[in-house]
Amino acid sequence: MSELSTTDSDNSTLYSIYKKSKRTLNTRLLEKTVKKHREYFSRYTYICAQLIFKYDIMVHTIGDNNSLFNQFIAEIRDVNVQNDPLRFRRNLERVGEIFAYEISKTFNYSEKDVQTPLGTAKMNLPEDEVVVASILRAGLPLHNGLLNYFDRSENAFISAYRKYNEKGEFEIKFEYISSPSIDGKVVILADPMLATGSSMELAYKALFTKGTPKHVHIVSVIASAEGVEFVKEKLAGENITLWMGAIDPELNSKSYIVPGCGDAGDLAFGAKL
Ligand SMILES: O=P(O)(O)OC[C@H]1O[C@H](OP(=O)(O)OP(=O)(O)O)[C@H](O)[C@@H]1O
Ligand SMILES: O=c1cc[nH]c(=O)[nH]1
Repeated sequence: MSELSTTDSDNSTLYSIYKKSKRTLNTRLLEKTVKKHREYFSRYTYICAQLIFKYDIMVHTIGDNNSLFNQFIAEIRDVNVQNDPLRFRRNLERVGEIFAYEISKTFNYSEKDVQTPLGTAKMNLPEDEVVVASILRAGLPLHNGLLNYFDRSENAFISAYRKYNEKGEFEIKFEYISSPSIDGKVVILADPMLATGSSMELAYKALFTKGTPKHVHIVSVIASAEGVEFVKEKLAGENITLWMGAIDPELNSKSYIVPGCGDAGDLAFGAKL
């Protein structure tokens, strides 16, 4: 029992590290610091810290707040609108622009002087270097939307797709990654659909062969509750934030999101063999 007891000073030290790490969205710092000072923490406190790493991935669901964003998601879902692939792609792009705007609020800013024809304006401008990364092929219109706003960002592309066998079972095939170094940069990893979460996990791991980012924002337009839990479990302790448009309750027997929107890749670019 004495092993499980914890003192106020243990707790306040852990709490201040936790608060600092949360402020900077730096769960890696939290993990490293607590591991380094492990002997100063009681076993009980250490277990609590591990639980924080596991479950404290922040999830933002943009569609939970009423805005025009929901109109775009509704059109993406709507069978009566989906027969217009140009509108489907454009809606993914528009949604990407809104995600970009929301994510930009988490960046570091510093004051710069901007010369106008009549004087000098002091402006707070973003400092972070950004890499927009997306999973082919359905990720492309979403990627474009993000890039419309993060117009100076570098870009990465990951090829991952479901390969089905005769029984209708599938595995995720990874074929290709094209990426700059992501060291110290803010990575925005986008895919419109987060169904089982397997493609996202694979893409995330592939990206990590290209360096250690400052932070990763995972963006999906429609996710399943199961996919979100899968990613939180598999990427527990990683320095990431999830940005979802909507989180749907179910996956069907083919691992499609229900109600979802159907096959996003096919709706944007046509059926594939
Ligand atoms: O969460 P998961 O279960 O891994 O499923 C999601 C993946 O499925 C879709 O791609 P798909 O394999 O259909 O390829 P496509 O974009 O080329 O059509 C989607 O764009 C995701 O990449
Ligand atoms: O619902 C789903 C699941 C995977 N891929 C899609 O395009 N839609």
